Amino acid sequence: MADRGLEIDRISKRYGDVVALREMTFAVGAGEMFGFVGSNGAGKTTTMRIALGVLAADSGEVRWHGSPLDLRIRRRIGYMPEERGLYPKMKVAEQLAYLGELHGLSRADARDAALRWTDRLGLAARRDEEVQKLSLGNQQRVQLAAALVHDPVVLVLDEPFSGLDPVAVDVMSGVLREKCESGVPVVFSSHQLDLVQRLCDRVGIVRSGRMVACGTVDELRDAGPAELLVDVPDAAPDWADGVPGVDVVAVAGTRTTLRLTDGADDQAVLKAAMAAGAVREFTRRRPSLTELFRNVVTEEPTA
Ligand SMILES: Nc1ncnc2c1ncn2[C@@H]1O[C@H](COP(=O)(O)OP(=O)(O)OP(=O)(O)O)[C@@H](O)[C@H]1O
Repeated sequence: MADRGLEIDRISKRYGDVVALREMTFAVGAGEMFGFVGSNGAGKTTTMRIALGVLAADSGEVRWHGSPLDLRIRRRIGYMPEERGLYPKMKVAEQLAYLGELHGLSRADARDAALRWTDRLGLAARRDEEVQKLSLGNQQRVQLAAALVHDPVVLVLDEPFSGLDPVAVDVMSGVLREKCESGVPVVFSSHQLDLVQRLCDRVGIVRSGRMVACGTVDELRDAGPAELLVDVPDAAPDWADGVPGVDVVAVAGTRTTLRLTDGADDQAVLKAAMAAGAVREFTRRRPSLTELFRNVVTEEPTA
C-alpha cells in the first residue's frame, strides 16, 4: 500500500446527542499541504484534536506511515490549537525553549530553536516580552513558533491565519511552504478560501462531520459546474434564453454569464451567440473554491 503519511480513517465522534464526526476520512502525504475547510461547527477542530490524541474517537483510527499513532509520534506533531495555549506570563523565548524541551529537545537545542524561530517569524525584538503583552497577531506568531520549535514530523494547525495582517500571512505561508517542501505533511483549517486555493496541494471540504469533497483544487474546480462568460454587445439582453444546455446566471451590461448543464456543448452556445450578433468575448470559467464551497455546503445533507 502506498505510504499516506498521516491517515485519518473513518473517525466518528459524538458529544452526547451531537454527532460531530461521521466516518471522517482523508490522508496527507509527505510534502503535501492539505487545506481543511467547512462551515462553523462542521467538525474540523474535533478532527484535529483526535489526530493529536487530546480527544478520543468513538471509532476509526489515526495512522502515521501505516501504524496507529503512539505517544512517541504524538510528541513529534506540531500542533497549533484553535484555543491558543500559551502561558501568558512567560516570556516569548523562554516559553518556546521550555516547550521545545517538553517535546524532547536538549536545553541547548531548545534555546537555539527558540532563537531561530523567533528570528524567522519576525519576533526577535519581542523575545523578552511576556506573551500576554503582545498583540494578538504576534501571539499567534509565537503559537506557530511553538508548533515548530521541536522540528515536528507533521504539522496540524487549527486556523493559523485567522486575524493575521497580510505581511504575517505571507510569513506564515512561507514557513508552511518551506516545511512542506522539506517533506513534512501540513494540514491546516481555514475559512480564508482564497488563501487555501493559493497555498494548498489538496483540499477537503467538510459538512456536518463528513468529508464531502476532497481533491486537488483543480480537480474540485473541474468537477464543479462550468460557466461561460459571453459578450454580444448588439444582441437583445435575453438572447441566451432558450439556448439549450445553459442556465442564465447573470446579465451585467452586455455580458451574460451562463452555466452549462450536464453534457452541454459550449460550441453550440458559441453558435447561438454568433447568430445573435458579433461576439466580443467568449470565456469558459471554472468556479473558485469559494463558489464551490458555497455549492457544497448549501446542498441538502444526505441522511
Ligand atoms: N466539547 C464539546 N461538547 C459538546 N459539543 C461539542 C464540543 N466540541 C464541539 N462540539 C460540537 O461538535 C460539532 C463540531 O465542532 P468543531 O469545533 O469540531 O467544528 P469546527 O469545524 O472546528 O467549527 P469552527 O469552524 O466554528 O471552528 C459542533 O456541532 C460543536 O457544537
